[in-house]
Amino acid sequence: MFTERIWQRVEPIWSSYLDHPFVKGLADGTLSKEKFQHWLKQDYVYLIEYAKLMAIGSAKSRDLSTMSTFAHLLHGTLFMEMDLHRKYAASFGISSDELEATDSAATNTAYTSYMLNHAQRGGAEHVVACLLACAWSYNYIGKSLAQMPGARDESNLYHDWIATYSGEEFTELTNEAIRLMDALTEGKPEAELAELEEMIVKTSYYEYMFWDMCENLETWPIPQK
Ligand SMILES: Cc1ncc(CN)c(N)n1
Repeated sequence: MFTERIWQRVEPIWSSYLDHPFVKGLADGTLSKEKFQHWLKQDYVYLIEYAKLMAIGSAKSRDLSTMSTFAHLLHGTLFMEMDLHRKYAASFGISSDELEATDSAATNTAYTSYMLNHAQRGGAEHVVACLLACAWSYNYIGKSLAQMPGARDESNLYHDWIATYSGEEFTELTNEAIRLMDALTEGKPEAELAELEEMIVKTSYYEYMFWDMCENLETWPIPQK
């Protein structure tokens, strides 16, 4: 299975996320609200671009079952995952209009542009390769954090974040993406598999950069007046 090979390749990268100060701060609840709000706003506009991948995937699908999987993933992003963001934002007094109006930071823009570019260059398997690290690595982080003492504690402000990304609904969406990746790569020649693997590795590096961007409150290098 292609995703078994991918797991061997990305696990060392994804396990480094667990040592990242931002992720550690989510786990024990010590992450500052300012940093979390930066993630919340940047991630909201990230997810709007990410959701477009699934619309592209639907259009590139060769059968109704594949099309339906992309549509289900799209629905899950817009109405389940982004609801988490809207709820946290409301608790901080931030409206969904304000979230949507966020100016995408440099790393965020580079990451979503990379995904949208590569997704449009190939077939539906390119689209899944671009979105796989996003879904799967968050599920991996959520499940890893959920096992840590204090992470599931109601007093941890980030309890709902951990519960969402480790939860059944998000796990099922992730598994759908994994199954789709395996189905679409069955029988593909090595050269094509290597190209897809490269996209999954690059998006995994972008994931690390996204955590860094939030930890360092980065936007663009020249401060705006
Ligand atoms: C940057 C990023 N990567 C992944 C996910 C999980 N869909 C997310 N919300 N944001």
